[in-house]
Order: sequence, then C-alpha cells, then structure tokens
Amino acid sequence: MNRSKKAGSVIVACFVGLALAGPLLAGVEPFAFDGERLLTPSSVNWLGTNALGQDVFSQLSYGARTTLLIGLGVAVLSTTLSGVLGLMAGYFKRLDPLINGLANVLLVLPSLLLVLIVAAFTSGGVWQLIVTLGLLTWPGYMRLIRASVLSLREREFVKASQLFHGKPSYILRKHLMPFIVPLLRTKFILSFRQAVTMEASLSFLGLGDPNQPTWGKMLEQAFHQTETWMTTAWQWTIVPPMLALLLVTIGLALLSEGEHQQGNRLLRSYSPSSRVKLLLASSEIAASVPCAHSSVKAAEQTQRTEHCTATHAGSDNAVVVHDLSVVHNGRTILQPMSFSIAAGSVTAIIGESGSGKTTLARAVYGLLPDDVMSGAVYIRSGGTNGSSETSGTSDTSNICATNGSSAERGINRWVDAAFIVQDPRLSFNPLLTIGQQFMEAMQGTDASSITVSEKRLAAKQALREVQLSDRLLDSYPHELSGGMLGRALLALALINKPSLLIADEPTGALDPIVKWEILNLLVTKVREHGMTLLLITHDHQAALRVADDMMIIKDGQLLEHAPAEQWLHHPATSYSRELQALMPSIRRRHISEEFKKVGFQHREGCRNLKKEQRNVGRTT
Ligand SMILES: Nc1ncnc2c1ncn2[C@@H]1O[C@H](COP(=O)(O)OP(=O)(O)OP(=O)(O)O)[C@@H](O)[C@H]1O
Repeated sequence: MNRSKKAGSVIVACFVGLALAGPLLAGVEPFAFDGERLLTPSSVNWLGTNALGQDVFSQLSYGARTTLLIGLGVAVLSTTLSGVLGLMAGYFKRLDPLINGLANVLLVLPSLLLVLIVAAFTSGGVWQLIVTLGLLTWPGYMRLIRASVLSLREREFVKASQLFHGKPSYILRKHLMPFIVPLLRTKFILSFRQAVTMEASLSFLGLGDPNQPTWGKMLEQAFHQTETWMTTAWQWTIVPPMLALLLVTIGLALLSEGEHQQGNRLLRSYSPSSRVKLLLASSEIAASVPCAHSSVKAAEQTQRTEHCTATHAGSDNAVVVHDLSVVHNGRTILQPMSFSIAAGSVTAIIGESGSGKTTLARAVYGLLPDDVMSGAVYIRSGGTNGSSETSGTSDTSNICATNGSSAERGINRWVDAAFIVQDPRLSFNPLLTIGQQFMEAMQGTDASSITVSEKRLAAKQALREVQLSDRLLDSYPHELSGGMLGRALLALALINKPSLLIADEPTGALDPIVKWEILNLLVTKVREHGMTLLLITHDHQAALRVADDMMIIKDGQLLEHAPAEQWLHHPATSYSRELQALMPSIRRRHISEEFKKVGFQHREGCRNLKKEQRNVGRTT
C-alpha cells in the first residue's frame, strides 16, 4: 500500500469509527434538547450545544453515519451498474447500442437539476437520494469499462476460451473482470466522494432528509442562527462539521490518488531507465570496468582477460556495462556483472532457459525500471538519419559530440540502440500502418531537416534492403506473414543505423528456412553497417556460426565472455563444456572450419572499417 492510500485509509477509518462508536459515546439523541443553548464544549457536551440546545458531538457522529451510508450506498449501486453494464456492452454486441444509447441520454441530462427535483419531491429521503445518485452516475465509467472490454475481447486468450466453448459468464468473470477491477476500485471511491459532497450540498440547501442528522444540515442550522456569528459559537457549531466534510473528502481523494499511483506502477516500470546512458569518453569508462566477471576463478580466465584487455585498450566499445545487477522483489535475477562489447562485433548470449538472458538484454536497453536495476550501462550513440553512411562513420563524430552537456542525455531508442523481440507482432502497433511506424521511429533522430517524403524514401529503401516490397509501407501488420514481419522489424531496427542492435531470439517463432534467412540477413546487415549486435539465442550452432564473441549466462551469472573460436576450443567452465557436448560433433568440426574463413573475412572487414573511420575523421 502506498503512502497516499495509507493516509486516506487512516482518515476514512477514523470516520467509520466515529460513525460506529460516536452515537454510543455521546449518549444523547441528536435532536434531543438536552442542555442549554450554545453551551461551550465541556466534559458533558464534548463539542458543546447548538442554538437549539442539541448536543453537537451527537449530531456529528450520527451525521457521520448518514453521510457514510449515503456514500456507501451510492458507490455500491453506481459501481455495480458501471461494471455490469460496461462488461455487457463491451462483450455482447447486441446489447451495446441499447446500453450505450441509455448512457448517452443520461450523460446529456442535467444531473444536478434532476437530483434537486427528486430531492424536492421525496423530501430528501436517504434511500431516494442513494437510488437517484446511483442511477445517474454510472455512465462515465461504464464507457471506460466498455472500451477496455472491446479491446480485451479481441485478445488471444479470450478467443481461445471462446473456442473451447467457455460460457460468456465464465469468460466475463475469469478473463475480463480482473482487468477492470482497478477501474472499479477507482470508480467506487469517486462515487463515494461525489455522494458525500452532493448530500452535504442538498442538506445545506434545505433539501436533505429532515429526519436524519447530517453534516450539511448542521451547517445549514448554524449558518441561519445569527448568534453563531455574534459569539464564539461558530468554533463548535461550524468548524466540526466543516472539518469532518473536508477530512472525509481529502481521505477519499487520497485513496483515489493511491489507487491511481498503484495503477500506474506497471506503466512506470516501462519508463526508460536512467541508468542507461550514452557512452562518452569511452576509454575512461572502459578502463574502470573489469572485463571478466568477478566470481569466475582467475585461473580459468587468463585467455579471456587478454581478449578483454585488447577490447578495452582499443576503447572501441559500443557497450560498456558496469556492475549491472537486477533484483526483482528481493530475488536476484542478474548477479553483478561488468563487461564491454567491441563496436562492430556480434556477441551471442547463450544459456539455459530462465538463466537471465532476456533480463540482461532488457537491462542493457533500459527497459527495466530503475528500482530493480543497479549499476550502469553506457551505449555508444548512433543514428545516421537514414543516410547511406555507415554508423561506424558517424560514431566517431557522435562520441566527440557527446563530450558536453548532451552527453548526459539517456539513449535514444531506435536511434542509438534498437531492440528486436522474439515475436515481431508484439513490436508493431496493429492500428498503424508499417509506414507510419517507420515515420515514428525516425522522429527520434535529428530529423527536423528531413521532409516527410524523404523519410518515406528512407523507409522504402530500408524495406528493399531486407528484400521486402516498398508497397508494404501502406499495409497493416496483420496483413504480413511472420517472416515478412520479422524482415520489416529488422528494417525498422536498421532505419536509423543505431550503433547497437539487441535481438532477443529474433527467429524463435519462425520455421527453420525463414529462420536462417532472417538470421543471415540480420548479421549481414549488421556487418554491412558496422553495427554491434547482441544476439540472444537458444541455437548454439547458429550462435557459433555468426558470433565473434560468446557470453555464457547461468543462473543470472556471467560465466564466460570470450571470442567464439576460443570458447569453442578452450571452454573455460565445465558448464560450457556441457553445452558443447550437446552439439553434434560433426557440426562442430564444420563450424570450426567455417571459423577460419569467416573469422578471417571479419577481421579484414573490421580493419577496412577502421581505416575508413580514420579517413573520415581526418577529412572532418
Ligand atoms: N518482472 C519479473 N519479475 C520477477 N521475476 C522475473 C521478471 N522477469 C523475469 N523474471 C525471472 O528472471 C529469470 C530470468 O528470466 P529471463 O526471461 O531473463 O530468462 P531467459 O534466460 O531469457 O529465459 P528464456 O530463454 O526462456 O527466454 C526467470 O526466473 C524469471 O522468472
């Protein structure tokens, strides 16, 4: 329970206590003429007496009963109507026009006028007021709930339940209701508060129930007695009911704010982490970062240290991770780890299911909330704004540009780094065309000088690069096959030429042929543009075939981070040997042969790239 909710609960609980125990403690009826007029507070009359000689404390506590009863009654009735009618309107297409039409009629009616008329005709009876307010205040939240149900109704889990002949009542109760409970809680509190203020206003206007003591009526009586203002009597006849009304509404407001904050928790958890920053003076950061994981025995990692030292010494890192750890609800998911990824390299992260690969990728990309993540991640700035230059070319200038105040900014998603998820359908908004989503991705760049038609041209080019027709720009995601969506996502990730591309099982949902096509395309494009790839995969053979470096994760611990060939021939941990034992030996030999070829080509490519970078650096 958050602080607002706690404070609100305490205040409301105090008034519930007053409503329950107050009348017993007062010992007198609220309308009994018990003492002299306008008696000051004393041990007999705790809050003195009013101008009619009635006990103020007794009226205040009986008033709390009436107020809370009306609040509760209206909240229950209005919330039930909102929930039930919202569910029915959203789920049953035939009932929707009827319920929605009724809601529209009620929304345009002047509800305050209706309440006044009903109160005037029914002498302000408590139950009449509850029914009137309950019947008039459901449409707003009903429409919110209906909208949620309309969208939830199209989700796979609801469709699956319908296919298994789940009864509507079961689907509504089990699958849809849990989603709208937070809305109902907020609605309950808001209706309660609205009813309390409405009742007080009606009583103050003399339209409340004359047989029930209420805070509004106490105020009305006090305001109409001139002695109240001529003497100090206002201190006990006006302040207590006024304060009670104020506190109850503040308590309810705090409760609703607490609900709101709680509801936003999920949303907040997806706000970009401030621990992921742009890599600035990379050499300084790199020098302070131990390359190997501290928990790995020193003897086991001599060779790796050489590799890492070489990586740091070049200060040519695309990613530097410093003391990164992730703890979810007290459970350590990632143990502290520090490493760096060389710019332009492909690093495969492998490990068994649940070892923390996705968590690591999400932490590096800044998708985890700050409160579960500690340490820091630095990512080299990227983005060529769709130009045909390689990101390697832009990197040099970007690193220089970040040596100032702009270096403090967090990374720009899709521009400095991009994330490809296992199911491309989850990355695309189903309601926007592919083209619109490309435009959105390009907004993060320094695109003020680029016109819409130029952006569209860049998007078309990106689609062609992944062998997709540029006509797909006007298609919606559901019109594309899984393989096409995979390619489109790759094109989207490449559009700004980010310096880092994180791919979490990018081919997991595809058939073996398309899988290889996409993986090849991914690695080819990454190499072509001099980008850095962090590839999470369960396919160890594929990882060995395409990766320069391997990262082995087990139980949230970075066991090994070594060049792929070295890892293959000299695994440093028994876990790596176990993983390798699962790979067919014939394929291993084949991969080993391939390494010689691919490794040579890659080294050549890197050398050429660095030469190009130096040349561009000189000319600029
Ligand atoms: N939001 C979360 N709250 C609590 N625990 C989580 C959360 N996200 C992940 N975990 C836990 O962290 C551990 C690692 O999960 P993660 O998804 O990173 O594994 P993985 O190696 O990517 O697995 P897979 O290969 O199956 O995708 C799991 O035990 C998971 O239950």
